[in-house]
Parts: sequence; structure tokens; C-alpha cells
Amino acid sequence: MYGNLWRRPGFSEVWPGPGALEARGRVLWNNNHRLASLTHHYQGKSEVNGGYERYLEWAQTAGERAGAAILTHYRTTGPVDLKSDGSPVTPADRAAHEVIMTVLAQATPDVPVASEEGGEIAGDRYWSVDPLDGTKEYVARTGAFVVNVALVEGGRPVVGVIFVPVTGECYFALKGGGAFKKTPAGVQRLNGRAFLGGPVRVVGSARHGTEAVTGLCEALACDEGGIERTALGSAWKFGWLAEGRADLYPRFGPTHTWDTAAGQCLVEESGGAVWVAGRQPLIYHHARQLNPSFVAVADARFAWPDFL
Ligand SMILES: Nc1ncnc2c1ncn2[C@@H]1O[C@H](COP(=O)(O)O)[C@@H](OP(=O)(O)O)[C@H]1O
Ligand SMILES: [Mg+2]
Repeated sequence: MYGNLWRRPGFSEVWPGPGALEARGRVLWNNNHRLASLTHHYQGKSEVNGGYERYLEWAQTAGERAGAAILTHYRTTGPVDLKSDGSPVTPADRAAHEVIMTVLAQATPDVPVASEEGGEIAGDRYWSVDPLDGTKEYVARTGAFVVNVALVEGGRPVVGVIFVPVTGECYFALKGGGAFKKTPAGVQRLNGRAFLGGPVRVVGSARHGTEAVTGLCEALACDEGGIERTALGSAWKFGWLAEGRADLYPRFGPTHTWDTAAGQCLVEESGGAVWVAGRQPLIYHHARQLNPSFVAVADARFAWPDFL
């Protein structure tokens, strides 16, 4: 046993930004809003789950159309600008944002949208959108970039869509309704993978917090019979957890809420979890754009925090 994950170097417990205190103290999930469980398969257009399937369909439409817009730009070499925080932004980011805003404004005019590229942020229920997550990967042409669309309610992601433009894969999940992946071959349910011993498959950012993750991997390699580590950009990492390609996604250092909300819904619905310090679930608040460090796991039943 190594020690306590939450005390590892580089793991930040701090919830950055305004709204942090409210976010920590919130009721995590209101039973009145608990969604009835779907049994084994996505039920299409039925009204189970309180009508949230309609939100899922709109999120899928927005994600897929944004992905198509991104691909038209990806075929050419366009300009790269820098935002005030020094992160890159391209015409593809802006085009994807416009597409998503148009779809969501038509579908749910009363639901505000918090997008990386701008939008309102208010209320208990809102869309959390990253039109092009992994912009550095897009610029570097690695293909590891996605579109994230999530619906957040009561601090929890209840709908999550991650669309991968270069492969056409669409990961999606509905709170209480399961996690799925849609490809041209069809729709498959995602169940993560039970962790039954090493090697541990770790997936992490290609560009952020890699040294701290290396320290964690060294400890794991000693204790768990080795690790297999993959660097992958964007929220695609959550898709890997959900589909059983990875066991652990440790994230040391800040992310934005739109980087994680869709992926968290996917991972939670496939048997995993996204934990901040103390094994608490990552939660959201409209007034807060930054997340603390977290670790996402494919198998929430395994006692990762004690072990790491
Ligand atoms: N210092 C920082 N503060 C907040 N978010 C950061 C950050 N460094 C990286 N990120 C987030 O991490 C995302 C990239 O993650 P990864 O390295 O896993 O691909 C970025 O998404 P964008 O590419 O959409 O800007 C950005 O939101
Ligand atoms: Mg992002």
C-alpha cells in the first residue's frame, strides 16, 4: 500500500474560483430528480427518465454537427490565436461553438449554456459545453480532440456526450440510463472493466501535469505489477475508461468544468467514478469554471484512493 492519493505531490484539494464553498456544501443529488433506471438498453425516444432522453438527443445532434464543422477546418491549416489565458483558439473552436449554440438555442431556449468559447452561466440546470476540447492536439494534428456537451443539474452531470471527429465515435450517457458508444457499426453499451489486478492501465494528458502522474505511476509500478501508460489528449480519456481500455485517469492540476462534465456522466454510468479529495464526486456550480485535481477510475468498487 502506498499511501493516500489526496496527499500526493501536485494533487490540489482547492476548489478554485467563486462558488467553491456553495459547490462543496451542495446536496449532491436530489432524490426528487433521481431518474428512473433504464434496464439494459437505451430506449430511444421514450419518456422514461423524466424526458432527459430528449436532452441527450439534442446533445448528440449538437456534438455531431460541431464535429463535422471541426473536420472541415481540420483539412486546412488555419490561423491559431491565443486567448487571454495563453491557451490557443482556432476558427474550428469558434465554428463548433456557433453550431452548438444554434442547436441548443433552438432546442432548449430556456436552458443557459456555459461554453468554453462564451455563453451565459446561471441557474441550477445548464449546458456545459467544450466545442473543441484538446485544442493543442488539434493544432498539433494528433487527432486527440473531441466535442463535449453535458447537461448539469443540481451540481451533477445528467447527460453527457463526447464526439470524436476523426473517428466518428459518439460516446453518450444518461444519468440512471447507462453509458454507450455509437459507431457506424451500431450502438454498444459500455461497462468499464472490473479491476482484478495489475498491470494498471493509466491514461493521462499528453501535456499537463505529466510529472505528477509519473510519480504516481512509479508507485503503482512497484505495488501493482507494472503499469501501461498512455498519453491521450482531451476528454477522450473518459471514453477509454468507460469502454474498458484504461483503469485510471489521474488529473493533477486544474481543468475547466466543461472538460469533465460529459466525461464524468459517461464514467459514472459505466461503473466508474470521478473523485476529488476524500473520495467525493466532482461536482459543479454555474459560478465556478475550474475543477480541483481529480482521479477518474473505471471501477469505482476498487479502493483506489487507499491503494495509490
Ligand atoms: N492551467 C489550467 N487551468 C485550467 N484548465 C487547464 C489548464 N491546463 C489545461 N487545462 C484544460 O485541460 C484541457 C486539455 O486537457 P488535455 O491535456 O487532457 O487534453 C484544456 O482544454 P482545451 O483544449 O479545450 O482548452 C484546458 O481546459
Ligand atoms: Mg477543454
